[in-house]
Amino acid sequence: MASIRISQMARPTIRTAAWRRSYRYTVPAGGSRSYSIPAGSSKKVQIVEVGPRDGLQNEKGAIIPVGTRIELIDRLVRAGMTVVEAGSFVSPKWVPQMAGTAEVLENIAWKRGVRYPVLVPNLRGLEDLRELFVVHPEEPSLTDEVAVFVGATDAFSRANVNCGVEEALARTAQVVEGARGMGLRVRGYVSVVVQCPYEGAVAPARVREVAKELVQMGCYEVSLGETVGRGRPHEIRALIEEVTRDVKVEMLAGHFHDTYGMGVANVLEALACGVRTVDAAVGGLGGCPYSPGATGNVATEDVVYALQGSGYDVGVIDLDALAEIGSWISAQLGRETESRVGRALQARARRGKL
Ligand SMILES: CC(C)(COP(=O)([O-])OP(=O)([O-])OC[C@H]1O[C@@H](n2cnc3c(N)ncnc32)[C@H](O)[C@@H]1OP(=O)([O-])[O-])[C@@H](O)C(=O)NCCC(=O)NCCSC(=O)C[C@@](C)(O)CC(=O)[O-]
Repeated sequence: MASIRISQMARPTIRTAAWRRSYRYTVPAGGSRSYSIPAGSSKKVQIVEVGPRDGLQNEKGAIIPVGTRIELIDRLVRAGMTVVEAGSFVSPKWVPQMAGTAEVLENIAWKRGVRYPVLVPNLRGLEDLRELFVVHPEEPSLTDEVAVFVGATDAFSRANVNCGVEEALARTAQVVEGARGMGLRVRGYVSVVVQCPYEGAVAPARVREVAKELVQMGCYEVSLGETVGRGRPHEIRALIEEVTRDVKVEMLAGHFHDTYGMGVANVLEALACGVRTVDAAVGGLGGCPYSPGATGNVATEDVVYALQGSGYDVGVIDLDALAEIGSWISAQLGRETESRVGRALQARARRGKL
């Protein structure tokens, strides 16, 4: 059995040929591990801000008023976020936190160049979105993108959308077709890609099959949702290696929850595997209503802090503004921000330190 001793002078380990082909770390002999971005690989990283949707949908403490959700989105855009998931067209009986998403889209300070995807689970949700375009024919800018989602296990899928994976895929295919027919781009999520709260460990091959189906339906990207937040970097690598047998790495995104504190490590591992889009939520908002115990998404502040100055390019993002937004929205929920970086920056700001 392989054993790992953690010391300051880590030795290089022998890897398989597959690992060597795809590796992104360099471990200098007798030195410490460092990251490098391989020559020719894109340095641009797209962060998809999911706080206003995935974050707030699971906040049980308070249902955030529509006006505050609009302010949250506008502030995130002013801080430099260029993709902000704005809400979802789901049943308000199932997810009351997302009621009023149409009003959110109608009232955000829409900015050219920013994308505001909305989650749509079924044709009923898509009809609601279509209706909004009919009411606002002059506003093609409401949104140009929807997100669809399918769990990798039957039990999670039933808890989330009231049907098993096969039926969820069939329903989703209808949504994708309808949305593309409306001229919208479609992003797919696969949930519970490492662990399922009901079925336990999830086989990467199962995730690959669902991801492949989403791509075949017409999704331009598939976000791998580590819904439970128990996954570790080596599991993320194994997952990506498996999924990329069928789906190009350029079409994948990483979506990590921070339940076990692995969020940033998993982001770095996904980037090291060649993924260039990651989801995050300001203040570490959220979780998943159908994943008991799962805490929030990896905090946007933590991801931005980890990547700024690293050689990766996350665009122009005002980290102090993000920290403020994370504290502000958390206060609306009656608690402190979950972002470690956010708390540290806010503490420094209070002490007047640069
Ligand atoms: C999918 C349904 C709607 C099916 O729910 P259902 O009960 O099977 O559907 P139904 O067709 O029988 O309809 C039941 C009632 O809901 C209404 N309804 C039906 N659809 C809609 C709609 N779109 N909008 C508004 N209302 C709707 C429908 O009109 C009816 O109303 P009633 O006749 O009882 O008054 C339901 O299960 C649902 O909304 N579930 C919520 C799913 C959800 O939002 N989950 C969280 C998102 S996934 C996630 O967060 C994970 C992810 C993506 O972030 C990544 C990760 O894994 O970390």
